[in-house]
Amino acid sequence: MSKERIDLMFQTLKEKNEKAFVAYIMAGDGGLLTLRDNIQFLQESGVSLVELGIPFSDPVADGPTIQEAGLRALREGTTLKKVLNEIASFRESIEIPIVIMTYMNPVYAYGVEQFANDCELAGIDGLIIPDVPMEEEAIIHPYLKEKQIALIRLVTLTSPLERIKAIAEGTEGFLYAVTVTGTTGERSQIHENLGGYLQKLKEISPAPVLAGFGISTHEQVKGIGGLCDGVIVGSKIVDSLHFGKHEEIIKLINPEKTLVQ
Ligand SMILES: O=P(O)(O)OC[C@@H](O)[C@@H](O)c1c[nH]c2ccccc12
Repeated sequence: MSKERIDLMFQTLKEKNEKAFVAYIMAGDGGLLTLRDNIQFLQESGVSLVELGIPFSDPVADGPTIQEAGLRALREGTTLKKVLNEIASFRESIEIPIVIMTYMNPVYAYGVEQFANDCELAGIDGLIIPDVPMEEEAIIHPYLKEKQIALIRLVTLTSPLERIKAIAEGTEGFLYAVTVTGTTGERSQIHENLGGYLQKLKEISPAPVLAGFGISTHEQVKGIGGLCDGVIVGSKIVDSLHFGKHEEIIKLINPEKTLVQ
């Protein structure tokens, strides 16, 4: 399946005239044995794709909530190898695409080729590696391409237009539009020119554009999602799972569902 599973997901959403909702979670937060149930819960709540973070000791782009989740996961003894083995054991029971978000260091330690092989065995559909700029993708892209695993690129508010074009041209699966300057985490205010920025990205990018960073309410999900192809929510999901507030996640995606139940 791989990259194709992501493309199919967007195709299905388009047919239903719906936007994508991507949930980021930290692998191993709460123990790896909770991973399958958490992903199953997210799928049932209407999540279109799961972005699964790999805990790492030096997470430069992560804000406090994700950093703390990473520390909890590391204390549980979570490793990249264990995560991939765990996913392989339940992948068939989950339908939605699973994308891994990791820094490059754990992948180097694993061995790049072995990592690509094991991602394929685990049914991983795409990768986000925030500390590998497009100029350096050759260290991993050929191995992923062979396995049809998408390498999803990020653009930021501060990228110059020419660079945004080059990034968008070569992204696979979707384009991750970072909507704040800074690290991950909840923000009450959204960037003043977000509409213009996302509109520009939509014009430029051949792939769907998803907005992430600082989205934590249903109003933001609707508002920002309406400006592009969907949203990515991390910190709010991570905290809700950690504190057992699953209801909050349902509310974020579909508040009516909470009322009916
Ligand atoms: O937590 P937020 O603000 O909702 O943002 C999503 C983000 O957490 C997730 O996509 C992510 C976690 N760590 C990252 C590092 C780089 C890029 C993206 C990420």
